[in-house]
Amino acid sequence: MPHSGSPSSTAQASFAASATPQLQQWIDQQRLAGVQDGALLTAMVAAGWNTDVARLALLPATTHDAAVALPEPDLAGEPCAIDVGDRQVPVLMAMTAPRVVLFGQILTDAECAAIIAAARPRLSRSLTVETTSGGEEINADRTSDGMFFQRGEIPLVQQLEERIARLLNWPLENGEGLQVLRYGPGAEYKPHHDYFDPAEPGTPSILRRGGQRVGTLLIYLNEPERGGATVFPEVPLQVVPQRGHAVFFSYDRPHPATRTLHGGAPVIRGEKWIATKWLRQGRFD
Ligand SMILES: O=C(O)CCC(=O)C(=O)O
Ligand SMILES: [Fe+2]
Repeated sequence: MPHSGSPSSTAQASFAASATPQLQQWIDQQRLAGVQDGALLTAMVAAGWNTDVARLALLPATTHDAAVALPEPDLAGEPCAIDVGDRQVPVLMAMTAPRVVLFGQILTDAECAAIIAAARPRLSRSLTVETTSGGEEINADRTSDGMFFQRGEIPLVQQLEERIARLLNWPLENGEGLQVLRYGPGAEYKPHHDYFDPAEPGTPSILRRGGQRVGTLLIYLNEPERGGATVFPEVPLQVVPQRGHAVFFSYDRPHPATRTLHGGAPVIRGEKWIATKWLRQGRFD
């Protein structure tokens, strides 16, 4: 069994960073010898490979050939906060598989209120990108109201986008327009992935503009009284909304093995407002 370094400690969510060509070769040999994937997975985990890395190594080669660059905060040296130019954003929690990082105030209370005020008059029932055609549709799984700002549409949005670009080391031009959502009591966003499903016929046309989504930053603009957490049911992890805080997650391939399934739990009392920045592989023009 090929083995390099200590995979379980060094494994990032990124397969490219952790699996080796030797591992891939070994898998190919075992398969040729008739060993089933279930047995391969068990053997890799027993040999010390991180389970997620092992699962990803078993995917078809075309899904993980190229090393995918990802948005990622610079946490080298274990900083308590990250300098984003005009403020310091506290780092509150980080995990590697899935890659999830929780940040403290990226926006002040006043900035959150200003974004809500600018978005409120433009809200309408949320649409999701309809992957069968590439158009947009009303989705029963998503009962919030929403709107999009154009990139840089107002100075505060521009400022936020510059902070996000510095925080996540990702070009501002690769970000979609900021989306603002309001959930009233009972409203939710059922668990889903943010990448576009390669199996859907509408996906190629969506990908022509900027490529795949590779990361998401959800910013909480207020606190509901009860409910409304962002949940990652496979981890499992529950992120409680706190005004100005933000949760980041990335996915190096459009595949459930990234374990980035997530949703907005129903709001029980009060309202929940969030701003979402989706990050694409390339320029989103
Ligand atoms: O409301 C939430 O916490 C989740 C929102 C979400 O998943 C999204 O906007 O893609
Ligand atoms: Fe999402």
